[in-house]
Amino acid sequence: MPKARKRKTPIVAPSSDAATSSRPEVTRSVIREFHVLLKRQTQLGRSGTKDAATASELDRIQQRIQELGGLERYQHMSATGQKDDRGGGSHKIFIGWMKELGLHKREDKGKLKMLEVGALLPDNYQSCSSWIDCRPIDLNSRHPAILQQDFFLLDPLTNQEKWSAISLSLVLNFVPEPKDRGRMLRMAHSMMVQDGHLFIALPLPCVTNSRYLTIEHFKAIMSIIGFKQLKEKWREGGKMVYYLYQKEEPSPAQDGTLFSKKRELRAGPSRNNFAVLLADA
Ligand SMILES: C[S@@+](CC[C@H](N)C(=O)[O-])C[C@H]1O[C@@H](n2cnc3c(N)ncnc32)[C@H](O)[C@@H]1O
Repeated sequence: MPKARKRKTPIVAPSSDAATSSRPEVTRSVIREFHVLLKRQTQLGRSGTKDAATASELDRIQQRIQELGGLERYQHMSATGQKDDRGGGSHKIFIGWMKELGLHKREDKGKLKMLEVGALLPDNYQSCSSWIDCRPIDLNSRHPAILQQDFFLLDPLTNQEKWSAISLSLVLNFVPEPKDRGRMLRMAHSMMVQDGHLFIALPLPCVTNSRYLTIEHFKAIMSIIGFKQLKEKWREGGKMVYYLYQKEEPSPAQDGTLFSKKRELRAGPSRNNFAVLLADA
């Protein structure tokens, strides 16, 4: 007899309030529950198991996603509920940093080609259209000007060294598997021009309260991939962390297993499990 799986306790109780409230704490709970559901859905899909128990768990997950309002509702909550220190307006930080670097004054080089991954709105960079040529994409486009496109399915050849800037704002934490997060960062690296800029926004606890990731460890991962950290913005007790990286040559890992397998870097009961892993070289 296969052992019965212990069901995870839902992060929020299934109530209509969860799907409709715009209170920040409810928004955060629902977004967290979406992450748990999508991660489990990916794990089950990848396992290739087709037995009745798996099928029924997948059905339950799908049903719960629908109860919460579907992926569209999740995106809407992200777009409307996450402001200022909760993400959402993070493009303003990226714009400010690019201006500090003088990227808005590169007359000789033409407009800066930017790929905005996970775009909820089509016009985040509209105010900079004189110097940024932005291509917004999303898994689930909410506007005709946003290309419905999975980043992982972008053609590696036609995108190789194509983009001067890539934005991954609250996207890495949306990707369910740690190895896929590492793969996303490596893909971004190969798609960027030499010296190109990568912007990353993450919920702060991903790096300050994870069992498997610290600020230093993330910096080391980025350096192995070939990204030099230029800027970092977060504050004690804040909700978000923002990073700006520049593409450079990858630095060789001293010990690849330090980055390809989960290792506990912080102990304690109230940690989260956010991790970024690199595939074995
Ligand atoms: C939390 S929202 C972030 C939205 C916005 N960038 C922000 O900072 O508020 C994450 C978005 O990333 C998108 N996304 C996740 N994985 C993706 C992928 N592989 N390709 C394209 N979009 C992706 C999701 O569809 C979702 O709309």
